[in-house]
Amino acid sequence: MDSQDKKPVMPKRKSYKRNKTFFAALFNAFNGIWIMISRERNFRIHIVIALVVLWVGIEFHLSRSDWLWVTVAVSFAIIAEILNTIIEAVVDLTVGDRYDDLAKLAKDVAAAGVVFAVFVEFAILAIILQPYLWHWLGIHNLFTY
Ligand SMILES: Nc1ncnc2c1ncn2[C@@H]1O[C@H](COP(=O)(O)OP(=O)(O)OP(=O)(O)O)[C@@H](O)[C@H]1O
Repeated sequence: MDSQDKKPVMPKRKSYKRNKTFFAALFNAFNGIWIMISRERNFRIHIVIALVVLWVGIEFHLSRSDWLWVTVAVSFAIIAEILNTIIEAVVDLTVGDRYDDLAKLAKDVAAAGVVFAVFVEFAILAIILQPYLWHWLGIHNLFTY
């Protein structure tokens, strides 16, 4: 047996280069968005909700300040989903397949954050959109603009 045979067989590891330019960092950030779209079903649901809200907002001719609230509401849920994915990845990186109470806590609390964010999103959307909805339906609304 020569010395070559004694070397442990290591799996070939991928390497990465640090971002050297602003555009390299931006490219990787867009790659992050693509990862969310291609891998995370729940993220795609948030994007569909955002597109529906965009369409409804255009149809209802929302005022500028209402667009602001709608944008905050939708972004809030999307950012919560991104943070949830980051936490899941970090937990999996740390514990792998092993059961761990803290891993469960981190993942469940991160998921609770998303549920809370979606609740806030829908509450804001309901508050902002309801007068437009009554107007669109031709119903005299109980609330004012
Ligand atoms: N290492 C672990 N130890 C203990 N419990 C875990 C562990 N990993 C996951 N869990 C539990 O299993 C659930 C599902 O975990 P999983 O990693 O599949 O999340 P997920 O379903 O991908 O989340 P999401 O639907 O937000 O993408 C978690 O919410 C958590 O309660």
